[in-house]
Amino acid sequence: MNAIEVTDLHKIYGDDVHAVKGVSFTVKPGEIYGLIGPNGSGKTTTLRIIAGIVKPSRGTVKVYGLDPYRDFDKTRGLISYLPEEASTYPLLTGLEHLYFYARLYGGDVKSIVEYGVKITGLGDRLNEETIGYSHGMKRRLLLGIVLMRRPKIAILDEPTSGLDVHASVSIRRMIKQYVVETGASVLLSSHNMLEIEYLCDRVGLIFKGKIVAEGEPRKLIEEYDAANMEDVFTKIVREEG
Ligand SMILES: Nc1ncnc2c1ncn2[C@@H]1O[C@H](COP(=O)(O)OP(=O)(O)OP(=O)(O)O)[C@@H](O)[C@H]1O
Repeated sequence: MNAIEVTDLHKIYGDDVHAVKGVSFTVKPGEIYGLIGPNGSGKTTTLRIIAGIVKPSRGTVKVYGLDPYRDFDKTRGLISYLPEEASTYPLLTGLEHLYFYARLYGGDVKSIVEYGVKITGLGDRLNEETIGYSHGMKRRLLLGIVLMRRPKIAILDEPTSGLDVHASVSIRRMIKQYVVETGASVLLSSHNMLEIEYLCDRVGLIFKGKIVAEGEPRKLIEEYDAANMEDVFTKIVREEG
């Protein structure tokens, strides 16, 4: 069974903002799938619908066979979602964050936190209030919070947005490590084509609410006779106008 199956998905905000116009794709268990596309092309809307927090206007989404919006209570244990704008509580330490969320998740709090400590890789810095964290450290903590409950599907909206090279590399390592250790699926959006090439098994390029190209990064580079994914992106967006 596919981890995620999206078929002819549409989202219209209000009367006339047609943000998603017939998107279809699948994500297999253990796969890292990337959504790329220009600003405002519908990536976040698609991710939010799959996370079950936005109602689609038309079309279907199945997460291990369940509808994430209608069966939210059943799917919320399967999916963790990291919004691009997620933030930390400045006066709580990193470790306090891990405990706070682990208690919300329920289950074996100690082992959830232990995994959180391991996957964030923040070591002793976890004992400091997050007000003193760099943007990269905050992002590692937030990603750790999302992954420590070991979701079968992690949905990550621009996980390295605004991070420097070093911080981006550590976030990518965390994502790869998580998938290798758990066999979970990751669906992410990104504007960083290097990241897409490094991380994603497959990628869908979404443009004006539609997927206009899809495939393995290496194959897309070949198909479009391009130097890299940035070149593929530019060529497709130019073609599509
Ligand atoms: N809650 C909302 N109400 C009305 N319009 C919205 C809402 N959310 C998104 N939109 C509009 O839907 C379109 C798609 O937005 P979305 O955020 O999904 O794109 P995106 O590809 O994630 O963009 P970015 O790369 O800038 O994050 C845009 O025109 C946006 O202004």
